[in-house]
Amino acid sequence: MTVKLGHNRYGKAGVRLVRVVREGPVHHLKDLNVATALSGDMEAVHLTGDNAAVLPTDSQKNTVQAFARKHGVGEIEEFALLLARHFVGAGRAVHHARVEIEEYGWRRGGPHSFVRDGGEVRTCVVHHDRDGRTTVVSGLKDLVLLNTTGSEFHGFAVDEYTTLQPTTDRILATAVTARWRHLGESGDHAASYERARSCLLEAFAGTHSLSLQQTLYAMGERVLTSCPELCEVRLALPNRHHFLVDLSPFGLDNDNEVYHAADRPYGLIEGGVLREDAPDAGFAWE
Ligand SMILES: O=c1[nH]c(=O)c2[nH]c(=O)[nH]c2[nH]1
Repeated sequence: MTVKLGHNRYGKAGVRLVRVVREGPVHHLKDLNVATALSGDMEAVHLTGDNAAVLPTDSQKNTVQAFARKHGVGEIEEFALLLARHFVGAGRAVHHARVEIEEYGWRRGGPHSFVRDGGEVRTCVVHHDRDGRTTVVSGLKDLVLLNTTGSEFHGFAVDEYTTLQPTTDRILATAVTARWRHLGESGDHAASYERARSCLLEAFAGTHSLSLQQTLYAMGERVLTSCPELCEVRLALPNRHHFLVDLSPFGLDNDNEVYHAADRPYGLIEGGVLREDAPDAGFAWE
């Protein structure tokens, strides 16, 4: 029996690219997930291990990042066309390029602050026992926020394993999980939710951050000082790291424009803020 090579393609998937365009204090954001796939004369690599026709998937990823810097990212269809034409034009072995792009929508939350569209979930946990004790905890999760500036991180402890460089300007992004404990059990829960959510957004956008921990505290503090019906806030803030891509090998500078949005590992900053006079939580958080 003889066999032969069937359909094949190869490329880089999950190229998470964030491009920031700065017009003075007003920033614009494009957030993409790009997948490239090339096919063509690829018998040799599969059958003999001859890689001469193979443009590495790493180079494909670099091209996506460099093109974002060089040409900007307008409509995703146009960016995809630009890339696909480049890959097919670049190597004679490549007959076909498939470029798939997902664009994540962000709504403006301030001049340099953005709120990810969709996906946010409102939550609550109520306890009630036969002794008539009741607790109400409301909250939200998957509220994705991002600041394109106004975030620094430096002055941290350094040991023999520390390689992180201090920064005075970085992207700060997180997916907020927040829960807040009510003092009572009744009230206008719709209005309370909207107020607490707005406080989280305003504090995130309005805090010049020296750490995500500081931003966390500011968010909890804002909720408690603006919502007298609440007595305790607990927050979990993953630090969605955005790494500036080094484009110097391609003769391109990168002055805080093109980032790799890493999904793991991520910092996880957790903390609570409570009123000095908060009553005992009992089973509220169980
Ligand atoms: O805001 C931050 N807090 C940290 O504790 C931390 N650790 C780290 O590596 N980066 C950051 N950023």
